[in-house]
Amino acid sequence: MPAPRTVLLTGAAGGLGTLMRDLLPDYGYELRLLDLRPIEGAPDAIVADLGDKDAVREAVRGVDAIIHLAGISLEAPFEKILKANIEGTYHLYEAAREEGVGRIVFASSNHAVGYTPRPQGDDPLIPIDTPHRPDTFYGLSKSFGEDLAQFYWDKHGIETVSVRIGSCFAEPTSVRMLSVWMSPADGARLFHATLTAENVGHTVVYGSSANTRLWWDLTTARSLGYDPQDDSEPFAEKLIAEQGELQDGNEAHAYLGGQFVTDPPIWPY
Ligand SMILES: NC(=O)c1ccc[n+]([C@@H]2O[C@H](COP(=O)([O-])OP(=O)(O)OC[C@H]3O[C@@H](n4cnc5c(N)ncnc54)[C@H](O)[C@@H]3O)[C@@H](O)[C@H]2O)c1
Ligand SMILES: O=C(O)[C@H]1O[C@@H](O)[C@H](O)[C@@H](O)[C@@H]1O
Repeated sequence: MPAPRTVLLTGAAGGLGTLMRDLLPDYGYELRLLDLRPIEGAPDAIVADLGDKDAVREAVRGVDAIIHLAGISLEAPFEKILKANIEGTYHLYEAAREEGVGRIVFASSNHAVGYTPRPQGDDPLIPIDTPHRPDTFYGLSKSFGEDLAQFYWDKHGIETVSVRIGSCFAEPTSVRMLSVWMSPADGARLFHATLTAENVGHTVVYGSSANTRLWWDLTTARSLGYDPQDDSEPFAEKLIAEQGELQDGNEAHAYLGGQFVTDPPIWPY
């Protein structure tokens, strides 16, 4: 596959989309933007709902690859998740099949495996082939998305890298995030690797920086050429002083998914 140049970025108005709109052009990509919401300063951005099959098909026409970030990114009633994340992702893959787009990067989430107990002490890192253990309907939709990606590879030869993103924000803001944080610069490095690696078929990777307190195995991500440069450790002392260490016996501290297991943040609309 020749290196992609034109990339459709869905969910471009969101937090991660905004970070990647800034960082990915430096890797030489020309981004076509799509979101439900208009984007200030980007009059050419496509304003469309993933539920609109025709609009999605038109949006993918002519691009070399897709980074699929759009959807509900928190917990919500099943019916809403079904429309935005499950049907929406299906529409995107169908559009890619119809328009001959050969590579998709799917923003999966740690919440697809959120009920996995966090490693402690000398426990091994969580492997990439750990079973799906979604912690929410949201996480369930990410498990579905990974299976959809596998199906479109096996059935239709569309390649996907599913990235189980930890927490990609400017800085980690919780003790849990010290283990799962991905700096925006490492996020861009990882997306670049997922777009340019050869013969990925359907590959699942974790998405985080090279954190000292890492919970999962980045070997597969590294095998695609990802070379993370950041570590959350410089933030550790302050966050632990403010919030304390993760506690045994506290359910919200027991699993990879953290608070999503006990008291998930709810999608606002
Ligand atoms: N930010 C993270 O740390 C993180 C971690 C794990 C996974 N993810 C995944 O990465 C993606 C981006 O995350 P984010 O933090 O930027 O979320 P976000 O909520 O800030 O952005 C999501 C964007 O998708 C758009 N959207 C929602 N429903 C849509 C629809 N039906 N049609 C078109 N657009 C729609 C929203 O308008 C929003 O701009 C999400 O899929 C999320 O699940 C993010
Ligand atoms: O686990 C996390 O920290 C993150 O997981 C992602 O899936 C969610 O979209 C994001 O809102 C969370 O902050």
